[in-house]
Amino acid sequence: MDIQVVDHPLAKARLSTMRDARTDSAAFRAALQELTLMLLYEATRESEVAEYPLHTPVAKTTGSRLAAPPLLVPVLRAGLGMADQAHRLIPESQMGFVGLARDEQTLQPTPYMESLPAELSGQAVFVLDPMLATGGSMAHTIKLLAERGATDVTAICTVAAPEGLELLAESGLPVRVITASVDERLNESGFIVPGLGDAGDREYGTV
Ligand SMILES: O=P(O)(O)OC[C@H]1O[C@H](OP(=O)(O)OP(=O)(O)O)[C@H](O)[C@@H]1O
Ligand SMILES: O=c1cc[nH]c(=O)[nH]1
Ligand SMILES: [Mg+2]
Repeated sequence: MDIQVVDHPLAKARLSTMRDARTDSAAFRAALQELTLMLLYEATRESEVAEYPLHTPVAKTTGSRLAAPPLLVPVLRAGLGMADQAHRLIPESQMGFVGLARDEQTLQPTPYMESLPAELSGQAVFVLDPMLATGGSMAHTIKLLAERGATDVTAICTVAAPEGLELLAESGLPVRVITASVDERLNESGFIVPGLGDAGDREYGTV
């Protein structure tokens, strides 16, 4: 499985803001948006482009745009904090949604929402979720996509745990991972260490 760690100094600075327990919700969401921009920038680096003729005020030249914009799929709640920024960068993309809440005892994802196109053959998909912990939520989401024919899925996460990366690698699911950090481990409660806490709670408050 292809794993790319975006460790640009500016990405590290935004991730540090998110990790800091003193960062309030508004500053956390702002740092997540800026980090999302950097992760998307790397995720699209090798994307195919289509060229088209255009006129500048001075001369004729060739323009370029993404040949096949990916479907964007934020995983609710925490992935919602990445959705608008990703959509600003790739405005021609469609967006689907998956809602999952991890059971605090079993650590299994409980699905509560799913809004995805029925047919995804030949369609690249970017899944947006700040946290890849056990990997259960991401694996569940990619299975939904693969059932619809997707074979080109990119998981875009701010922080990944080795345990979650291993689960995805062993699942055989069609996925590559773009993350700003591979952290040390999961603790006994399934939280990433050092991590940043519960991303959804830090963005939107505790429910
Ligand atoms: O890799 P996993 O062990 O499955 O954990 C990761 C999931 O946990 C968090 O969501 P959570 O269930 O806390 O829901 P929330 O976004 O509504 O807070 C996070 O946003 C991921 O979706
Ligand atoms: O550390 C973690 C693990 C799962 N979900 C989070 O939001 N944070
Ligand atoms: Mg949460």
